[in-house]
Parts: sequence; C-alpha cells; structure tokens
Amino acid sequence: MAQPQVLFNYTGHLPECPTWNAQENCLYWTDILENEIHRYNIASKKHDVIQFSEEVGCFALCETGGFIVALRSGIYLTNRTGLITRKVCDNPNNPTLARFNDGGTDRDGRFYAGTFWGPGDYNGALLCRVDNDLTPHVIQHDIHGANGLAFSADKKWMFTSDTPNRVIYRTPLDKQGEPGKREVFKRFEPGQGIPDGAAIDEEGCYWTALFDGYRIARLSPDGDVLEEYQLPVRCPTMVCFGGDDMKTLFITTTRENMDNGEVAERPLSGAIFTLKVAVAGMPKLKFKVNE
Ligand SMILES: O=C1O[C@H](CS(=O)(=O)O)[C@@H](O)[C@H](O)[C@H]1O
Repeated sequence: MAQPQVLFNYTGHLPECPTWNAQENCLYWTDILENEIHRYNIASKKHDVIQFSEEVGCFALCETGGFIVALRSGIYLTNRTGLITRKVCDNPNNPTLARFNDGGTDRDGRFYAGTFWGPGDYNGALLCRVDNDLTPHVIQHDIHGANGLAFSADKKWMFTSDTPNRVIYRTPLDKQGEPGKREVFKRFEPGQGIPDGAAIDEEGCYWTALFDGYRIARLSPDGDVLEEYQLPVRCPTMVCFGGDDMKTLFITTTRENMDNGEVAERPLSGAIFTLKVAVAGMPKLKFKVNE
C-alpha cells in the first residue's frame, strides 16, 4: 500500500487549501495564520511566498490570472503577486469574531468561502458563495467551523464539513446550483479524528483529512470508509489532487496549538505530504469572472 511522502523540506504553521495548477506544474496553498499564499513548482522545486496583511482563509486561482482570496476582513481579487485589485465583499460575519476558513470553487467556477466562529459559543459561522458576476450570497448558517467543501462531478451535491461538530454534510443543488436542505452524510465519534478539508475523486469518493486523527480517509458515495492512510502527524488539514495524471493526493498538515514537546516528537507537523492513489481526482476549477 502506498505511503504518504514529504513533498519538500517545509513545515508551516496552519497550511490549508492545497490547489494544483496543471499549467504551471505548481502546488499552491495558504498558511492561514502566517497571512501567506505559497507556490511550489514540482519540477524546478522553486518555492515562492506571497505575503498578505491578514489571515488568508482560502483562495482560488482565477482564469484571468491572480487569485480570489478570503481574508479576515472580506473577499478580494488580486493579481499574481497578491496585490488587491478589487474588493468583492466584506466578511458577512463580524470579522473580529470569525475569520474565513475553508473554501474553493464549484463545477461552474463559482467561489465559496466559509468562516470559523472563534468564540465557539454557538454555531455562528456561515458559508458564502461568490457568483461569476461577483455577487456574494450567504448560502448556509448554523456552522461552528466551515470545512470540507467539495462538489460531485454531476453538480448534484455540495459536501461540507463542520470540524468542531464532527460532521460531514451533503446539500442537494438544483440545476442553477442553488442549495436545498443540508443533510448529515457522516458523523464521527469522539476519538476517531474530525473531518477537515476534502476533495472528490472520479469515482465520486470523498477524501477527508481527519484532524486530530493522524490519517486521511476515502469515503464511498454512501459514506463508508473504503481506505485509510496513516500520517506521522496528528493534524492533517486538507487534501487536493494533482500531478500529471491527477493521481497524486497532496495533504496539508498543521502545528497550530501544538506545544514544543509535540512538535519535537512529531517534527513533520505542518509539512505537506503526497500520496500516490489509484483513482484520479477531480480537478479544481479556476474562478471565472463574467461581468
Ligand atoms: O479548519 C480548521 O480546523 C481546525 C480544527 S478544529 O475545527 O478547531 O477542531 C482548526 O484548528 C483550524 O484553525 C482550522 O483552520
């Protein structure tokens, strides 16, 4: 059975949102707590860091180049160097209480970004969608920490997770992509790890990082665990597919909230891992602006 391998000599603080760019042969990701977007060229091994002034919860690559980024204060378009070119919207939560967290694009190139409710006193976070004409919508509430966004190839389902609430949801989408009523896809018992970032493969299976669970899992379209892969770190945060054949799974991990003892014991906490898989993954689409 394939084993996860370290991508290169790097450990971040809170790496998330791995995103493959086939044209550039590059992996992008954010380090949320260091206000950074990273780019790593798999062939040349060149590593670049783009610095922002606020936490970068998530982002997507834009078709025209540059990024759509969800910073703590709101959602913005930037050029390739991270220079803000346009504000899309404010953070619809109170930004002092909730930063953006997981996000990405759907099968029509719309952008989604969810928030993480910092005080944790109730499910105060939400999920927003930015349409291709740049109109923002809040499409879901009742979330503690938005995570696990992925879309089925047939455009019929949106998957999300709520990590602190230990649950993966699925939401039916109509022909226009409007969400219906969210339902539970899978709950995790205490001690099993909790579902964090995710991606879907060509067989419709949902790959989830199991934060606090030392592993990632591949779930069938019915929610059964088909495969699991152990990691030498406690907290994987998100996965994406990439490589020439889309059969490399990139796995981000974190060292957030770990004491020196744990980091010494598990020094790869915060590293990025790769795993060769048998079934190709669905590519992430770029954000499309049609104005
Ligand atoms: O996505 C995230 O999830 C984790 C885990 S938890 O929800 O707090 O259990 C969190 O630490 C991290 O900050 C966040 O980005």
